[in-house]
Amino acid sequence: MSISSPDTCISHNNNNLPNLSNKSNGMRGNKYNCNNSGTPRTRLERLLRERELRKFNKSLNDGETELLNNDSFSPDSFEAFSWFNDEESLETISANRNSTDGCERQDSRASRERLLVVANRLPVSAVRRGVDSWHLEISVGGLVSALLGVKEFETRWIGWAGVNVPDEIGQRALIKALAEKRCIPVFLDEEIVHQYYNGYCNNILWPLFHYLGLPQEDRLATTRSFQSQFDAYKKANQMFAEVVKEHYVEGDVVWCHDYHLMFLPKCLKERNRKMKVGWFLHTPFPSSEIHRTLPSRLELLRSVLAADLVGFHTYDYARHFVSACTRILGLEGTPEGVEDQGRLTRVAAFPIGIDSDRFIRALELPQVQDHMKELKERFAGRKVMLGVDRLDMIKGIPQKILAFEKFLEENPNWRDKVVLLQIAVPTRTDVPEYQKLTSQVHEIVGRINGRFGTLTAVPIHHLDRSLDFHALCALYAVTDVALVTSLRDGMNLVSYEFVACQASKKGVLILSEFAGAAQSLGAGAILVNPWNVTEVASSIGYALNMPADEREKRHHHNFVHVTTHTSQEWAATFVSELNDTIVEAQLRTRQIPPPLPIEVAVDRYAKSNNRLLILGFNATLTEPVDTLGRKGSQIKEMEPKLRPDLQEPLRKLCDDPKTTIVVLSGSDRSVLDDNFGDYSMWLAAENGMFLRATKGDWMTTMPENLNMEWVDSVKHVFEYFTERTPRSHFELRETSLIWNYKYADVEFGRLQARDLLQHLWTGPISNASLDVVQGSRSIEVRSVGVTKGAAIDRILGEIVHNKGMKEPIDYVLCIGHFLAKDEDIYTFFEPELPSEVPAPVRSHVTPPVRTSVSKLSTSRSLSREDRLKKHRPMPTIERSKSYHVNTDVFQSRVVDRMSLQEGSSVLDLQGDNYFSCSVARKRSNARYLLGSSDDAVKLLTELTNSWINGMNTDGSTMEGN
Ligand SMILES: O=P(O)(O)OC[C@H]1O[C@H](O[C@H]2O[C@H](CO)[C@@H](O)[C@H](O)[C@H]2O)[C@H](O)[C@@H](O)[C@@H]1O
Ligand SMILES: O=c1ccn([C@@H]2O[C@H](COP(=O)(O)OP(=O)(O)O)[C@@H](O)[C@H]2O)c(=O)[nH]1
Repeated sequence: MSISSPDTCISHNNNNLPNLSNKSNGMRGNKYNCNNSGTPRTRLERLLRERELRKFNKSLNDGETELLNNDSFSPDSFEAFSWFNDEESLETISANRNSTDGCERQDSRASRERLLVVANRLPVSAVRRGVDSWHLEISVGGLVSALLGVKEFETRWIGWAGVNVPDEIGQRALIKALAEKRCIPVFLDEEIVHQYYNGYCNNILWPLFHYLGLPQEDRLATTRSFQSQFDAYKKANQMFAEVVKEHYVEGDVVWCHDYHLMFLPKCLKERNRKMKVGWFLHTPFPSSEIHRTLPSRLELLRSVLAADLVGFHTYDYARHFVSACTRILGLEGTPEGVEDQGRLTRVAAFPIGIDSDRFIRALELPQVQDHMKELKERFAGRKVMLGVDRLDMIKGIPQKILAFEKFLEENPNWRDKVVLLQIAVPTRTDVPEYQKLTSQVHEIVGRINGRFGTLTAVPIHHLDRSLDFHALCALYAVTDVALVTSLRDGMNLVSYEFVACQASKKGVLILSEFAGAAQSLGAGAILVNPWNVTEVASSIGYALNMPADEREKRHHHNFVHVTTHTSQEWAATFVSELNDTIVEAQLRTRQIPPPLPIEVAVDRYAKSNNRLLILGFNATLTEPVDTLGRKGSQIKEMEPKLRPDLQEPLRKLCDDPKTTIVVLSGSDRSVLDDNFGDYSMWLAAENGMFLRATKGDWMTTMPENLNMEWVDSVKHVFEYFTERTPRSHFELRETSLIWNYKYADVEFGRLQARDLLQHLWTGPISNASLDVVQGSRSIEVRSVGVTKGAAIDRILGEIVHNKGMKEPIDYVLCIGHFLAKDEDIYTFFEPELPSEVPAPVRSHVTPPVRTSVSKLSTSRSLSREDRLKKHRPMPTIERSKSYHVNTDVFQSRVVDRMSLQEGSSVLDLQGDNYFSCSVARKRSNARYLLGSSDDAVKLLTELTNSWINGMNTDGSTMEGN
């Protein structure tokens, strides 16, 4: 048994690898990751090599970067930002270089790759101090902290400065102030911010992506309707795209961030297809069942898919995204990502990290040491528990406090020995849900402090404010137990920062299993379900009482992770994979046939005298099928039907005496009869095993000894899988069986198909002489050797004889959405090249040049003996209709098909008069591609028009063929 897969192997052209920096030259072909030739061939080889080069360059650059960081330090402009103190400056994340965006200075890092980071929020928020004067404050949030750690690239940051600037003077002054920090503002007015940021982003997407569901649509308030908010969202994304366009320099990597900018990849690619675009989501991506509740679910997914690379914090989120694309968009999910018409969007997990060195170094600073001393004195004799969160419902702050209350309730001996410090940074304060949360938390804290507090001490210190970097580091360092109880959290960097600051104390981390960080710090932390208040309360007890050696082991595990999986590594890996994705895409594109030059095909058609059109049926002459199967209950109605808009052109074309049309399909005879019975053409059913001129009877060419004993066993297997796979069905044809799961749940269908194949491969029929042909959503079993390419030989012989052809066929157009196995029909008409001549390289610019075919090679046709086989009765699998079958005629005519009566050749495809064309299958051996059956309609209509116009001018008559 042979199994053929629809996938085509991709060959790699090593000349197209990205240029590596000079430093890399000495490292080609090293022992770690290259093949013998020293040039990486596979994606993994390339990525491993890139990683090695990064490490190598980093070691060379480290000394230099230190110097540059100090050199670029500009404390004056950031005196108010504790995060940008003597060693922390935005300058350190971006190189200085003259460029189009007004960022001046040049240094030795100018050759670094330019990275445009596009995020809703800039790392600084602007506060207006006068008509043309601005004060910049560092923005709070994990996205900003992580990206501030990215130093490897020459970075520009494009985003919203968190403020409405309606006047030009203010805008100009802000642009200037931000340019010093390598930041470029996007100006959003109040109304847009309200609808886009407060509305669509934070009231709809944010809760939905964190499994909190969609809010009720308020019909009375237009500002709270999905549609108006989504419109504003799209508009805001367009505005970001405009700014990117303005600052983009060819070769830049554009990295879009987060749920605010899901529409951006599409906007960017529409403006410039060549732009390298990555998109990273900082929140969870929910199960497809959650995403499908979103009214704009399709548009958002499609827009994100326009990116070259899509990244998530965890494999789970990536899996959910791929699953949403397969289930909601009906696209193909592969281990690499999501495939749509041969174009791949790579999807992968890139867990973010922090700049751990920055925290470790900060602990040595005198001001941090002072802070730590103060805190230790303040809380002497008490264990310190810490929570640091934006005041957001996803952070589970009420749940955390209630668990702490339960702990105090159950452990009276701890009441005066432990304190919970909760830093709750105000965030998104214009959104009503956040306002409600603030009051709720205040109320709970007040109640608990009232219950367990004394005149001198309270158990909970709750701060509605942010801390500066040094205060935060000091707090992390003196903490005994950190408590992270997010109900859902993309990653949660607070947990990483805590670990980085605990080298000496080795405190315990209690971490929600619903934070992305649980996947990386799970082994060292105590994982909890934040909804289970009892579990969290007992974990607090366990953590406070944990023996030193266990704390040490747990801490060590986490510390190693946090210090190796840094934000620098995260960004470098993402950008490196993005670059590689582009290389991979170029290699793929080279495999895709160029679009059919319809004008040329029509022109050649008009100029030839004896034309042959071979047309596939399904997905070529039929309407595209709704692959999602939402109309699955009407499967019967979805049996293939000729497109209504093709009926007229096809009928006219059939009347052209110089044209022979053959519909060659896998479908059975009844389907072709129903659709084409009253056209004047040839029908070849079941991949050419049956043939009929519509004026005559069906003939068969099935070999006499065709073994069909396997049919019952395969039918039995197909029945079994059909019963167990809702909305799948199978078709019993006379020479093959097809199990089709295109209307079934995609993932389940694929799993079932895998099982089915496994069974066919290894089960009782594994030794039968069968071909198992995999379609994208089907499995077909046929006798060995049954293909369209094998059949065309006999079909052609019969037609030539039947029509008494005197002139050779001088034009062939063969179009279809054929399975890989049947693509041998395309090669059938190709001239045979001398073996020493390399295969022609596919080009997108010039149509392929072909030699004229003077004679069909016998090597591609059946042997004389085969063709002379005696006729035999039709095998019966199951006959729903009885046909008159004249096998004798079909078989014997094949003999003469090699030459015309006068002895000249059947085919004379002078010049490029052969057009093989795949419809909507980009991985194809055809010479050309038509995007969809719509294009097939266009082509056939133009051929018809060309004939009718030609006929009118030369006055020829219309005769049937
Ligand atoms: O910009 P804001 O609306 O004030 O919100 C702050 C940020 O919150 C979210 O952060 C997420 O990113 C972190 C880093 O990847 C991750 O650890 C955390 O779990 C996420 O919640 C949001 O995604 C950012 O865009 C905001 O800037
Ligand atoms: O007073 C504070 C409290 C927190 N953070 C920072 O805010 C970020 C929070 O990131 P996380 O990933 O934990 O959650 P997010 O707020 O992004 O959802 C961390 O880097 C904190 O250091 C801060 O800058 N000041």
